[in-house]
Amino acid sequence: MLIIGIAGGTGSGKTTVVNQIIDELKNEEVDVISQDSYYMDTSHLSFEERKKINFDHPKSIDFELLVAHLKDLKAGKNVMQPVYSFKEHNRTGEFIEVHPRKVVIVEGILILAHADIRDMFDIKIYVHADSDERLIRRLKRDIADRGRDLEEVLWRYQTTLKPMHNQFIEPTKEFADIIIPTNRYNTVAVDIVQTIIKDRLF
Ligand SMILES: Nc1ncnc2c1ncn2[C@@H]1O[C@H](COP(=O)(O)OP(=O)(O)O)[C@@H](O)[C@H]1O
Ligand SMILES: Nc1ccn([C@@H]2O[C@H](COP(=O)(O)O)[C@@H](O)[C@H]2O)c(=O)n1
Repeated sequence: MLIIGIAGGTGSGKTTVVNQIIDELKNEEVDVISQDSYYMDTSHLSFEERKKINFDHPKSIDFELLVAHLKDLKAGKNVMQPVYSFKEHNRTGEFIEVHPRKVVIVEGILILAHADIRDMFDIKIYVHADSDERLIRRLKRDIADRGRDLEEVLWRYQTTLKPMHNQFIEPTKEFADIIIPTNRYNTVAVDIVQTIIKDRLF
């Protein structure tokens, strides 16, 4: 099994890069695991309390469960991945069964910030876009897809997202084997990663 970690700030284009990379792989060859599925269960809090959570701090992620799931997949076992709702700021109570595959891609803002997870990756990638570009993308996406408005996105950006990015996310660039610039669509970098995967696998 080849495990690839793809980190980078919110809106940098991690999900887009993952989709481009797996485009030429067959479904049965690849698992994509998003760190977003491992936000802590916050069912004990009211919706108003959940809205105030700092979702860009490493403490908001259930890394213990993510490590356990990666170890299980590596050992050939299926795992039950929680489903997360950005609209509810909580897990939905549903699960998706994930089966071990030849390639496992783990993507998320903080996945290179956790030493145990970092050590499990065969290839570490950091996706980089400038902060103004990321904010514009985040605004558009969160309003269109995640039930947010302009005020919410800007409030979160100023209070938690930007300081946490500078403290916990951007510094993990130094752990990356490959840095992909994504201010524009970067097909050359995606081709290179696809070639590395095919080289290692087939
Ligand atoms: N290179 C790019 N150029 C322009 N827009 C992009 C690019 N990469 C991603 N986007 C757009 O930006 C938004 C956020 O991208 P996404 O891949 O979801 O980022 P992330 O997973 O890092 O938060 C999406 O609407 C996506 O279509
Ligand atoms: N309830 C939540 C949980 C997380 N976020 C934000 O999601 C971002 C990470 O996801 P990406 O797909 O953009 O990498 C992170 O910056 C959190 O602020 C949220 O808004 N609400």
